[in-house]
Amino acid sequence: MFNATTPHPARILIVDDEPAFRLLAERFLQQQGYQVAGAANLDDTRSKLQQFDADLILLDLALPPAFDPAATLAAVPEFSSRPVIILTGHAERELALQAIAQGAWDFIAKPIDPELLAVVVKRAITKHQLEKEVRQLKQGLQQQSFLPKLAGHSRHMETVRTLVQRIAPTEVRVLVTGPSGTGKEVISRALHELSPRADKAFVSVHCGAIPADLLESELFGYVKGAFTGADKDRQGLLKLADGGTLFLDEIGEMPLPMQVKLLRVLQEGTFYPVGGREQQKIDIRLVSATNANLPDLVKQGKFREDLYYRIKGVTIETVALDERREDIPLLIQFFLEQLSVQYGQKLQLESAAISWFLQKHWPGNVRELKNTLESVAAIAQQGVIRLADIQLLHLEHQTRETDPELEPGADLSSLDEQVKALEIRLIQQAMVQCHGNKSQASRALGISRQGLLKKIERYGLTELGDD
Ligand SMILES: Nc1ncnc2c1ncn2[C@@H]1O[C@H](COP(=O)(O)OP(=O)(O)OP(=O)(O)O)[C@@H](O)[C@H]1O
Repeated sequence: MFNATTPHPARILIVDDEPAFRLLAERFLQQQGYQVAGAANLDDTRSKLQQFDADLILLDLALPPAFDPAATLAAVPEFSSRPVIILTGHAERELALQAIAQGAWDFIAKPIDPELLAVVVKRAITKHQLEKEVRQLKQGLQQQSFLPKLAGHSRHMETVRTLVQRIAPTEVRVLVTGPSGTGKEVISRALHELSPRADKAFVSVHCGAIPADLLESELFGYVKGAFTGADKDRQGLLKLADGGTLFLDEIGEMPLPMQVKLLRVLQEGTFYPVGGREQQKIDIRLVSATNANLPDLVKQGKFREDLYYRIKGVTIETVALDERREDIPLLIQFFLEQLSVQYGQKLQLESAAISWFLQKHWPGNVRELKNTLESVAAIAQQGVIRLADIQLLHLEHQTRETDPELEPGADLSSLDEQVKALEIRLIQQAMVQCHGNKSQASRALGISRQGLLKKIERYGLTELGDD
């Protein structure tokens, strides 16, 4: 039987010890357009399935040598990656129902009504094929939906995307290196999202942000009484990542004693919670990132060489944005689209503002570009970001005559702080003018009410306003 979802006739395996029944059923199903094979017992079924990848199995419960329906029943889950239809004698109705509980698709009582058989088989095969198609489409969609989150069309970004696509489905450990703000975490998430572990956790640990003496209990968890304050057992981040991906960000900052313990986990796949005696087993895929030069740290004795080789697996290197400036227009477009969704209004850059973005150097890389765009978008009016908006942010805080930050190559590292201070002041002014009415203030500022609430929260201005 051909249909839209299969390039070949669907395959059916008939498992029954009676050659005459097999022959009759085989002929009938062949007439219906199926490709059919037969097997006389369970062992025969297993070996047939090696060459004949059936889309459906018709399975009699009483099979030699034991003719024990319970034994056949126990084998149902083994075959149920495709629909299994139980062929049952009258006395085996209970067992057939149990088979369905075990994953069989349906049952048909013998003697078999050919018309009923044709209907049941067709329904089962169609559903199976649709499920298969949905799975494939989902996988394809995941690839399509995650990779665009890595914006950029430079050769460098193309290489990164290709590597991510190739490595993601494997279990290989990955080390992502490169300057701060170049997308190491985005790449690591893409590796997880495109892997078979995507429906499990992605646990991100910033090794430098957790104090050394807490890192062990954070990672491994602890048992009640392990130390003062440990009043109950607590799972660590490793356990949370079980079955999924553990992302160790800034791994170069991991203290040496912790490095030894991590090495053991990677070698043995087991660990002990702090204060615990019971060994825990875990299955994690490790992705690490660093902006440090790990081989240098190894030479300085600050990073263990054996651990370095364990985590290295495949290395993906990111480069500074200034070395792939052709990505800037696409990144601007990408972030503008995100901001337009956030503000519920289409945002645009006037051409002078675009030139400013294109000419500026970005020592803080993609993160700095994104933050700068977010800041100027916040003060733009009528959905257009103008050079004047960018200058406004500057002039407010510039005491110098000329504005060096508007020149290419100038250092803009303090722009964020300046933008923040200006935003706070503008919000405060608007709130005073609008007598604390947030809806009016958001209109006066030209942003959505939701956008204003987020800013008020982010800047800790919650004492402002009353509605
Ligand atoms: N290619 C990219 N496409 C879209 N967004 C990106 C890209 N690269 C970076 N970003 C964005 O820039 C910001 C910084 O990225 P990310 O946190 O991944 O950088 P990082 O290299 O891990 O930085 P750090 O070393 O400081 O942790 C994030 O908001 C991220 O979404």
